[in-house]
Amino acid sequence: MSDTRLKIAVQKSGRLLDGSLELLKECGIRVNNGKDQLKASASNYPIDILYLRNSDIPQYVQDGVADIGILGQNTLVEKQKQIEEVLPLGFSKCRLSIALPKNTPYPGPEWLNGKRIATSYPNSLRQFMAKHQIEAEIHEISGSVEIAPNIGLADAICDLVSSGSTLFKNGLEEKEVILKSEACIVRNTQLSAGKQAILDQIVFRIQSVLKARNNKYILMNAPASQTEAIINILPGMKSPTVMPLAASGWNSIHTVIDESQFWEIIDQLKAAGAEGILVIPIEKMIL
Ligand SMILES: Nc1ncnc2c1ncn2[C@@H]1O[C@H](COP(=O)(O)OP(=O)(O)OP(=O)(O)O)[C@@H](O)[C@H]1O
Ligand SMILES: O=P(O)(O)OC[C@H]1O[C@H](OP(=O)(O)OP(=O)(O)O)[C@H](O)[C@@H]1O
Ligand SMILES: [Mg+2]
Repeated sequence: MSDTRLKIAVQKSGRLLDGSLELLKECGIRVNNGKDQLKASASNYPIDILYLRNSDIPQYVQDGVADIGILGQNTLVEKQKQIEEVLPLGFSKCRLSIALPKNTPYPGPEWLNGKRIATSYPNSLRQFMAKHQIEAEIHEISGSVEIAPNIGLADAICDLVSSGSTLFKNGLEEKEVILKSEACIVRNTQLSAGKQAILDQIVFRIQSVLKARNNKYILMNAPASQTEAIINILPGMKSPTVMPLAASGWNSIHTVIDESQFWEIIDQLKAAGAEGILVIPIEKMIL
């Protein structure tokens, strides 16, 4: 058996760590995680985990120190390294936006001409400015960007926004979304065939986990006379399963649907006579 191991870079601490470890766990990858250990090995899978600063991951993956990494798409855009996105992961969703002090009249991006903009994302901001032919002064700071306008350091900011509460607390309003981001897997562009094969297996597992997260197994009881009407309401994967109950004239109907669809059809199901509706999480989904 080959002794090839895939090195995966994960954020050491911060916004991406929990989601990254949770995903590996749900993929059945057991990590022996000594606290403060910067490298760990999976006990049941040929991968090693390197715990790094998020902002360093693109460089390490480009250089092959790590083979793949989990980082925000915003960091991928900002760092401009020769690495490839393999798969979006659906967590740590946020956007990179321009915000100004509340109630500032804002006709459009041209307002930014000649202004000072504070940001930790100078390259992404420069791309936006070039696209809109804006000349502005960029003040690069590494954190607490939202405070810059209040202390007279800048007229506007360009920073990550999720709930918007940091902007709100600092009296700022979002005006332009430069890019949308979520966590993703990136890879070195020259993986060996052995490492690529391990990555392909991981990607397959992750896709099964992500698909399962968005879907629910639902089951309900209904009078036999209503079964067809209920089947017509259900969007389901394929044809639902229908089983007779011990009580005559009743069926149990089972199917898998997208969670968001469930809320859209629940009233129709009840109106059509469905009772005892159960919604059950799915752990893995292989299609
Ligand atoms: N408020 C937020 N909501 C959702 N995702 C976010 C939020 N802030 C940041 N992120 C995402 O998480 C990533 C890591 O952010 P975090 O603040 O933990 O680390 P960092 O300060 O960028 O990096 P480092 O690990 O180098 O210190 C960001 O690049 C972004 O993709
Ligand atoms: O819209 P919100 O939900 O309020 O999130 C946005 C804030 O989250 C991030 O900072 P973080 O908390 O990661 O702090 P940091 O500056 O130390 O990275 C980002 O830089 C914003 O400040
Ligand atoms: Mg942050």
